[in-house]
Order: sequence, then structure tokens, then C-alpha cells
Amino acid sequence: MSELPGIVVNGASGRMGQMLVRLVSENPACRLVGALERAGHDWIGRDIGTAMGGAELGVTVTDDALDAMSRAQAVIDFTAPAATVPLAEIAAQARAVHVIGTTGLDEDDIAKLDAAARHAVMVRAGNMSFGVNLLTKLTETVARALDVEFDIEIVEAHHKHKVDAPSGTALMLGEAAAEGRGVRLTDVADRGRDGITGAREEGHIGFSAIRGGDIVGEHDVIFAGPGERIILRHVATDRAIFARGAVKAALWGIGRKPGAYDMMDVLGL
Ligand SMILES: NC(=O)C1=CN([C@@H]2O[C@H](COP(=O)(O)OP(=O)(O)OC[C@H]3O[C@@H](n4cnc5c(N)ncnc54)[C@H](OP(=O)(O)O)[C@@H]3O)[C@@H](O)[C@H]2O)C=CC1
Ligand SMILES: O=C(O)C1=N[C@H](C(=O)O)C[C@H](O)C1
Repeated sequence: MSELPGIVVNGASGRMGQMLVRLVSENPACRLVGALERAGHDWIGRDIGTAMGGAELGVTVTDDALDAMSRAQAVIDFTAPAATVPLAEIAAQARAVHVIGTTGLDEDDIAKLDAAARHAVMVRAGNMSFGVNLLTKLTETVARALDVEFDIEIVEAHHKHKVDAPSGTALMLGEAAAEGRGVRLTDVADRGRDGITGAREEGHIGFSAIRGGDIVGEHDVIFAGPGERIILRHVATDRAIFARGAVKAALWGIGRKPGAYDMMDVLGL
């Protein structure tokens, strides 16, 4: 019988990293074969299970990505742009599926990821949950149906540790709204209003970010028209929804043609 696909988790000590270690090691369709952390991290050399305060998992935390990838068919990466971009090259060399949940990537980072995706499968999304990907579809449909009298505003709320704004999800929703409207998001995005901003410009898409406490992730897409408002909302209450999507994406990507994919491809939406 052939071995189950091996998966490495990057940023294994992080909020998402630990959730992924748990879900991958409990999933009967795959094996956890590596746990990566940056050089100098306290957990290097320790068993990932016991470092997380649980049972031993037989996987030692390492900073050697190339070695970890040599045993893997996929790597799941919810870290930071400075970690994700160099890992993409290593995943491409190893011909491993690279599932990227990291947000806050700039245009230059994305160009480097796209170059790596010429050699291996990459699945990247600002949100890996089924609910948000469905909301993204709905946002595009509603934006296409309404005219510019309806102002589009995207409001997101996250925990106090989040370092990037607008969230990756908010940007995904903004892209979908812009697509529905037939415009480029970069031409119409209003980010970070403050002071005497002037009246709202027709056709613009606004973003607002709330940060506080332990909010997992909440997104509203508001279509504010004359005399009525339509509000599409997603509320995440458990990070497992993102991790489950990421494991699904890793398994989906194995054996596929190299290229840049997203969760819409994985979910068939
Ligand atoms: N697409 C999606 O569905 C979702 C995406 N996310 C995104 O995932 C990312 C991680 O979120 P979260 O788990 O909450 O964050 P955490 O801060 O809890 O974890 C981040 C992990 O990445 C590591 N890391 C950060 N910077 C570097 C670096 N330069 N080199 C190597 N390792 C690094 C951290 O290590 P260290 O402790 O040493 O800094 C840590 O292990 C964020 O971008 C977030 O927006 C989150 C949830 C869902
Ligand atoms: O940082 C987080 O926590 C989250 N990040 C993603 C984002 O930027 O949209 C997804 C989710 O909302 C949680």
C-alpha cells in the first residue's frame, strides 16, 4: 500500500500553525512530516506535539525547510510575507504543493510567488473557509446586479494581534465587488479615511478595520443605496474553518499541473 501524503506546517508555533499541526496529524488522509520555525526559535529541536503541550507526535521542529520538504508532498504556510516568499522557492524546487494563507503580501511579493508557481502547484487565498469563499461569490453577484448608486463599504474586525489591514479577506471581497462592477480595485479603493476627506466619491469601495480582543474574524460587505441597505456578513468563531480549508487545498493540489490556484478552484465555486 502506498504511503499517505506527507504535509509540512510552516510557522508551527503560531495561532494557525498549531491548529494546522493538530488537524493534519488527526487527518486519516495525510501524515504530518515536518514542523518549521525560524532559526533561533525556542521550539527548534523539540517534538512539536509536546512543545504545544500535548502528546508526542514524532516530528521535531526544525528551521531546515529544504530537508523537511524532501519528505513532503505539500507545505501549509500561514506566517508572514518575509517567511512565505523564500519558502515558495524551496517548495517549487521540491515540486511540493504550497498552500499559502499568509496575508499582507505586496505586489512585489505576489510577483515572486507567481514566478515560483510556474514550477509547482500553489494555492493562495486571503481566506480558506468555505463560508467566506461563498460570500465572495455572492459579493460579486450583488455588485454586478446593483448600479453605482449603491455605495460599497467593507468593514472587518479582527483580534488585537493582527498586523495587516485591510485583512486579506477584505481585499478578496473588494476584488470581487470591483469585478462585479467591471472596475479595477486599485482605481476605486478608499483605505484609511481620516480628517477632512471630502464627500464620498461615487463608485468607490471603502475599507474600515476594527482591531481588538480575541475576535477571530468578521466581515461585512455593505451596499448602501438610497432608502435601503443590503449587508452580506460572515462571522468566524473558530480558526479551524481556515485550517480545514488549507488541508483540503493541500490534498487537492497533489498531482495537479503546476500553477497559481485559489480556494475557488479547490471548492469548485
Ligand atoms: N487565509 C486564511 O484563511 C487565514 C490567514 N491568516 C493569516 O495567516 C498569517 C498567520 O496568522 P497567525 O497564525 O494568527 O499569526 P501568528 O503570529 O500566531 O503566527 C505566525 C507564525 O509565523 C512565524 N513567522 C512570522 N514571521 C516570520 C519570519 N519572518 N520568518 C519565519 N517565520 C515567521 C511566526 O514565528 P515567530 O513566533 O518566530 O514570529 C509564527 O510561528 C497571517 O498573515 C494571517 O493574516 C490567518 C487565518 C486565516
Ligand atoms: O489574521 C487573522 O487572524 C486572519 N486573517 C485572514 C485575513 O487577513 O483576512 C483571514 C481571517 O479573517 C483571520
